[in-house]
Amino acid sequence: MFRKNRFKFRYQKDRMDCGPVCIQMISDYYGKKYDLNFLREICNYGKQGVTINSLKGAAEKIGYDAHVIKAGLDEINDLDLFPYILHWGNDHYVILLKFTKKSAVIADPGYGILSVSKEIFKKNWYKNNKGVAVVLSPAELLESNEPKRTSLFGYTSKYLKKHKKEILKIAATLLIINTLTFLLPFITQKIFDDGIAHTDKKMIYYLILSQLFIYIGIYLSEIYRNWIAVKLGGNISIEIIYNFFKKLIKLPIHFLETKVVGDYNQRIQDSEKIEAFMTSQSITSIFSMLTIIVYLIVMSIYNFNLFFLYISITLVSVAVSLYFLKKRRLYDYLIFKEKANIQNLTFEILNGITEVKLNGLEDVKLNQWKNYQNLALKLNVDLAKIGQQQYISFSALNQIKNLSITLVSSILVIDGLLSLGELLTISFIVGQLNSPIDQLISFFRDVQDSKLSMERISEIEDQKDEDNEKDANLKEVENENSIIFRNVSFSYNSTDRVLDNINIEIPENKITAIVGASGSGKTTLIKLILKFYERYSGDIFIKGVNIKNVTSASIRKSIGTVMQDGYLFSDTIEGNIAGETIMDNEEEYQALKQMAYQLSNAEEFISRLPLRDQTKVGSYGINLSGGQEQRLIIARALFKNPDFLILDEATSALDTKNEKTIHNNLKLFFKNKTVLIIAHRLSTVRNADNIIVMDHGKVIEQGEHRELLDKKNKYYELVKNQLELD
Ligand SMILES: Nc1ncnc2c1ncn2[C@@H]1O[C@H](COP(=O)(O)OP(=O)(O)OP(=O)(O)O)[C@@H](O)[C@H]1O
Repeated sequence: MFRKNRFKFRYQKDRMDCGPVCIQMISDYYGKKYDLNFLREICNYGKQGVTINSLKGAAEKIGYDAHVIKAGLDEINDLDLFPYILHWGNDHYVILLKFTKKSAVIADPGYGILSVSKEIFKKNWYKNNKGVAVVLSPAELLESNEPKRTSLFGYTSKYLKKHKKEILKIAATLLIINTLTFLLPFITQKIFDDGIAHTDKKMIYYLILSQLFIYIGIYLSEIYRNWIAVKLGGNISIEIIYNFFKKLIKLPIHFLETKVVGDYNQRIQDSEKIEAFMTSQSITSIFSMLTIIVYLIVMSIYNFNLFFLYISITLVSVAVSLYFLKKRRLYDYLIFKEKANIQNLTFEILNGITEVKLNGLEDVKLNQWKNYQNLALKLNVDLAKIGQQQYISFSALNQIKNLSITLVSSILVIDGLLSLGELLTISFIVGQLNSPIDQLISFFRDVQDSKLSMERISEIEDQKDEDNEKDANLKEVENENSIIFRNVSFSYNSTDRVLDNINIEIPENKITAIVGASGSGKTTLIKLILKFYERYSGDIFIKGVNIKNVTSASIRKSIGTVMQDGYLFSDTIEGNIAGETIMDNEEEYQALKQMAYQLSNAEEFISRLPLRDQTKVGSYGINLSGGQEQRLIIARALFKNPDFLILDEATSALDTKNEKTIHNNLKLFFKNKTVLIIAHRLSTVRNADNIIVMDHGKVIEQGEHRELLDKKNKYYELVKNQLELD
């Protein structure tokens, strides 16, 4: 039997992590700790997240008996198989922990543990009066495999260590500031008890003067500390973002494909949070804690009863704050969800504005948007009400604290148990304690936030690079120019085979065309050659070398590739084609560039631009037509003058005339190159030396155009239906 642990909450790290994180939390509960990346992988995690069946399948792979049930609220309560994973809203998973009389307690990986009313629960869970839940019961669970991650402290010290000098300077100034501040109340006490009481004006002058110097000292130290902190923060921030980006850019494509832009933006914000935590919050909080301790000791020495009174009321106000914090959580949660809806809709409307206008959907979309805004407004008003209650109770308690301390200390003065100076010192201390206490409360909240940010960033930092140091470079083992597939099978999601036992040779210095229906696996085949994915069975050889043993960088260097979704950067045409290529011989560079422009038939439109190839293109440049963009992307591949050329629908946006010219041009270029073309147009395919026909991930025919037509098989069918048969 599996021992049930106390339920431990975990936050999701990325937008689509909710499914794997739910399994992770439930596994924690049964005493097994699984690595999130491992869970993502077995859940067939992609940009779209995880389907309910993938979630069930993943749980079964770990060793759960998993069942998907469709039930109502009372039914699952009666079944009593808590915790359940629930399909929540349209695209989210949460864990249902229990029902209380009026509410349901859920763990939402995007938010935290919260208690929601049964009405809200139904609204989010039900679709047609029932909801979908996954029940997991442990049968024979795999061993834990979660690697030990760096702690927030370890991570912080890794960066801070490099800046010991600055940290010491900040700590020293804080120590000076604290000591000086600490002296102030004693001087005040002296002014009253010694100066005024003994009518010693000289003493008062000295004491006031020393107070003035202390204030000057405090301000100067603060200016110095801020200056160092800003510099240190800037440096650390750059280091974190640079390390993150350097790592990110070297990660395998299959890892990057599982994330969306938002996930990366989130991590850039994370680095700012960590930087703030390292450079200001953590150090200041240590000193806040010191200040609180020292002042409390002083207060207890002056008068223990006053100290006790202060501590008691402070504890009550902290408890009140926590109560309101809990009350606000639910509203924060609902507003957070509503805001996400508004953001998504706004983005969708702006992105699809042309479609909205073309289909007359302006009012529909506007109303949808207004409804979301109204819902958010209503929730915000409720939240503001709670905020007001919180503010009133907190201020009231604060006043009660001040008044009671003043009352008790005045009585103590009257009774002769406290001097007037001591009374003033205590009032000063009470005033001084407010901000360190606030700081400490927010520090504990920030630790939680920074921990999550740190985990998200170190998740990327802990990934393995795409290329291994032991991998060789392709050039070093060059001997021939063919590409061979031997028994290659591949699947994106470990269930459906996208490539099924492929055995082909793409002969050297010839043109090979791949044809097949949409989705038959043509692009995937190319992606395997380019080392996008490594989890395939079988072997692929380029230049006689198994690509598993060579770096992906060297493979991509010897292959000029034009993919379906080629991209132009915001740069000049030349910058897009040649990048920062450095060549010893300027003439050779110019010749290569001209060759690329001419063969791709881009010369024709570049020469008409006033700035020629210095014209800026891309999202911030001039608008190019789809065909012009495609020609530049082809030019970029040709500029590399590679041994291999791979063109995936590279001329699909071109008119037939342009396509024909490019093909004629390329024939020259193709002579000593191994070329692989994916195309739908017969005009592109028919002249190939070798045609490979794919269907549902299999190679079903191979040969020359005439030969395959005579066979009257799949190629013939394709030609008849898709390519224009002439
Ligand atoms: N990144 C991915 N993750 C999961 N599945 C994918 C991914 N890319 C492609 N697929 C799936 O793999 C199958 C083959 O896709 P592929 O792009 O290789 O086909 P194709 O023959 O090139 O199609 P087309 O002619 O339409 O470009 C399709 O069913 C597709 O849905």
